[in-house]
Amino acid sequence: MLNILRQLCCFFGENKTKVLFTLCLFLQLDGRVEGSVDSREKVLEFRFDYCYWSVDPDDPQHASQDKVFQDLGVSVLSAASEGYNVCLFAYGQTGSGKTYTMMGTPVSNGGQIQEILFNYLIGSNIYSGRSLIVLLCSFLEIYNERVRDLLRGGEQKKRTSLRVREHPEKGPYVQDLSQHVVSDCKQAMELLEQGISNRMTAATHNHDASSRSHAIFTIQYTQAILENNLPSETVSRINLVDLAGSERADPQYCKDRLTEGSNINKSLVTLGIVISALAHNSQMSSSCQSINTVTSECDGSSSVSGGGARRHCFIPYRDSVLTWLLKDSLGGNSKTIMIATVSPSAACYNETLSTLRYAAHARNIVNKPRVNEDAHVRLIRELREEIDRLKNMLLSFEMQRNPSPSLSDEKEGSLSEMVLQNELKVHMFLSHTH
Ligand SMILES: Nc1ncnc2c1ncn2[C@@H]1O[C@H](COP(=O)(O)OP(=O)(O)OP(=O)(O)O)[C@@H](O)[C@H]1O
Repeated sequence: MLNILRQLCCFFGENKTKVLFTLCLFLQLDGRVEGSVDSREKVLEFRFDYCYWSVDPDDPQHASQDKVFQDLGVSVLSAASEGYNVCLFAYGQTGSGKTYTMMGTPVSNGGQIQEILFNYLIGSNIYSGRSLIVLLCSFLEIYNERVRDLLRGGEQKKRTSLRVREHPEKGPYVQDLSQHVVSDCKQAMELLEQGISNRMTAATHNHDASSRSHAIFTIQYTQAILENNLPSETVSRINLVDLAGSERADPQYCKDRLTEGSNINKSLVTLGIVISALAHNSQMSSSCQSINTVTSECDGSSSVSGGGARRHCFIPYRDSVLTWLLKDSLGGNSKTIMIATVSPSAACYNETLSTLRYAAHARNIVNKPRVNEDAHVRLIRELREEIDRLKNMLLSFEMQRNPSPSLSDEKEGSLSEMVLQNELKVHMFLSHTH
């Protein structure tokens, strides 16, 4: 088992100016630790939003699960309760602490998934009693590029692989994935434990219970509020992802292990390509905006910068099931946080460097999150607001009657007509939606 050096985290939410705290990590190759490494000293600098040390629990700097939750989990909770989609995913070498961070262990405090669920369910101060909240949970794994439902009962059903499809507005989804209403902590724990026990794990050289699949725990968080008699309903999707660990192939592994390994590597390579392409496009867009003279040429498909023509990259989301399912989380309508886990061992130098480069690329991505409000409910609210506005106008007309009665009568008549029409529209929408 490898010890955990740090869990680094980077945000790629709405824009980079939201960075709260930036820390430089100086990664030094220490030639004394392991014989086979390069003894020349290299200093590499990376910037992240948070940096955690969790090797020694007695160290005053030790970052507990709760500390990580206070920094990251709480921002997931508040973004979802504002109506945004959120994604929190853990990436890193095998054995570096992804599952520990996301799922926790029976002896440690819960991981981020449990903390997030419990905080919704016990309704800390994240939301007030005015709203109705419904949590729908699903839990899937991607094993050998196939999607399996981790919360299905029965042996046969557990092994069935499910199809990924794409909705024109809602984006990619898994057909027939079971969804479970969760209303208390006991229920939430049972679901989580059931899913974890159904997940594929196997012994590898570095880790005797290595996750051989990518796991995605999704909470669909619906919040209905009635404020001043005006309704609003937001539906946000929270994707909590524990990726399978990357590991170099060993010819001594059995065939199944090698197939698993090559599928894991394939999807992680695709993830890397997607992240690089998104980061490139985000940088292109920002340089496009900053160069006013070429704004007209930057029509979303190409731009000119530094004298040579540079184009937006194609994003190969569909090259792996993982990137297809996380399409919105990675480069679209979502506030996304990546946790990169690394090991302190000098033997892991190459993997650590690769993880840090991955995360540094991801940090350049600028997503476009938006509040996911139900379109019908929004229309009803807007019409009601308009009715109130028109009614107030009518009232003020009546109160200060104009010396020219014919004009004021005419205005009053058309205002009353508008109020009536809007009330009719609200009525039609309400009878249509019920
Ligand atoms: N911060 C930590 N403190 C204490 N123990 C930890 C910590 N991080 C990980 N561990 C322990 O290290 C072992 C490996 O961690 P974990 O299973 O989370 O790795 P992983 O990155 O998910 O590996 P894989 O990709 O192979 O599934 C586990 O026994 C876990 O409990």
